[in-house]
Amino acid sequence: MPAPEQDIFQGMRTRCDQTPAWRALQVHFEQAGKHLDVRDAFAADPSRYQAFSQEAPHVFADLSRNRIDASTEALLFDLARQCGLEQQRHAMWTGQAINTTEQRAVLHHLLRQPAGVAADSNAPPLVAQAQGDVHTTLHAMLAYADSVRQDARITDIVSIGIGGSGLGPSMAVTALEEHWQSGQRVHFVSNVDGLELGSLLRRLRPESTLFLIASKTFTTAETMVNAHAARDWFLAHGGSTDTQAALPLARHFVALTTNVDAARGFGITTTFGFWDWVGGRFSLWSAIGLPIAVAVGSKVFCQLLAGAHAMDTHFYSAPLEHNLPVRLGLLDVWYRNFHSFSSRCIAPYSHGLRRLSAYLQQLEMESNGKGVDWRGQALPYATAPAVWGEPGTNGQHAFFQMIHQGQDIIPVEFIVLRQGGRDLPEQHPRLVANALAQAQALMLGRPSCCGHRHFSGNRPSTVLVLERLDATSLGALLALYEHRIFVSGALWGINSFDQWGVELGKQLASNLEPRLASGDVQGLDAATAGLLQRLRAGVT
Ligand SMILES: O=P(O)(O)OC[C@H]1O[C@H](O)[C@H](O)[C@@H](O)[C@@H]1O
Repeated sequence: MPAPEQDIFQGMRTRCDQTPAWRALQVHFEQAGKHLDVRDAFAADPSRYQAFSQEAPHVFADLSRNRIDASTEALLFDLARQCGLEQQRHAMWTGQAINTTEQRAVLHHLLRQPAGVAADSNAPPLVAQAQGDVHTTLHAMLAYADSVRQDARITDIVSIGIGGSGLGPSMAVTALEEHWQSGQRVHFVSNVDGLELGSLLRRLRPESTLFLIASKTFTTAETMVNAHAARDWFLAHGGSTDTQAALPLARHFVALTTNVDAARGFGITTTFGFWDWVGGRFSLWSAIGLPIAVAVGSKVFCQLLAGAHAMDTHFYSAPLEHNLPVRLGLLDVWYRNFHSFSSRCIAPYSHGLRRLSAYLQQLEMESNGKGVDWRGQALPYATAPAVWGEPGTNGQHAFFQMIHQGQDIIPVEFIVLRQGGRDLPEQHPRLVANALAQAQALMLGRPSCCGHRHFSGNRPSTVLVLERLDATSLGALLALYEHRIFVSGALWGINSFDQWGVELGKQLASNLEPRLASGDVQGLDAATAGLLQRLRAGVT
């Protein structure tokens, strides 16, 4: 941790609970905010829909069904300014080491910045260097992706990676299915459960398979176990570590990593690198996105980057009052810290976005699920909500019962496409009607009925509209979420870019694995010892 005198946020960052706006919001909540009924607000203000709509590049948002009014938002903008949101955003943009616990800059927006943009005059030299490196690597990676797509010998691409090295690429490849044209199959393997890789390998042939080992650190246990299992399988089925052999490992294994030496030690000679200023959960735009580029081709991958860049520009330049990531991030703070809503449901009315919730869970909960501020001081308020969801309409037939009539208020985020996909387009209006109906039912309710048929209404939701599910819109949507999370994290005064909370479990797992073989329970707590003895039967 940096010593206080090295605090790079000195004078630029104030924790939300130490601002006058926070106290004003507490008063506003008690006097008005907690009583706000969205139905009454619509009745009182015919222009509410327009006032709480926001256009952003490739994404339109309707915020009007949320429990906010103009005075709530005005106080939230005050809060953002008093917390130093604009200064913190500038610090990120110009490459200051805002990830203070790891002493790293946070520059994933550079991954989608077009070539030729001059670095900010205040930026450290790292930024200009990074801009050049990004484009060199991007060109190499895209050329390689297109060559794989044209290689008729390769039928299957297996990307092995977990967390940020798996969730983003698999979500994006799923979303962009309409762009798969090469006829090749792209598979993702994350889990150390041998069922995932084992069942896949049974269907593959080594001579027609390309393995992409995706790991920022190239040390993550699950990925390394799976990578070694894939390597063993390859070598046992005619592959060789000899680069001159008929089936060389070096041609069938590629690494996507910042740790080139470790990849070389594994026997990999083709590596696409990235940098420590790209956090794992923000890395799908980097070499970690190679499986996306292989699946959809370089042109479509560049559209994904362009969509994200458009949202970056909006986030960085639009006034706070008209800035969609800012308005959403502030709403998140309002709901979490004043209304005490503890979760948010993501409901994409799009089969293509069926992996979005899983991706957003890491993005938001790993970024903002923190209990201390940037100086390591315990926080007296809640941070990230639980983020969860399923595509509509499936969720309606599962958990929407609770969202309509349960005791907890769960804000819902509907994501709706104006144009459907190419398959069975006549079904699209039914999908859209369902999304609109759910948002309408949540707000209006059916208060006149009693008992089991009573719906209280005034249940909040946001509707995000994309023109269609293409790479540009997807890129913009994902960048919107990245920046919105930055906004709430900036106000909460946390480091949204580290993840110390995942370390303890990793350490304990490596201590327990040999004990499963030896049966040694010495020093273990009684519950772990008991379970270890019970579970050993399955592994010995
Ligand atoms: O890319 P890797 O180094 O293999 O890391 C994969 C993942 O594992 C870690 O435990 C972190 O919690 C994630 O943020 C990261 O994305």
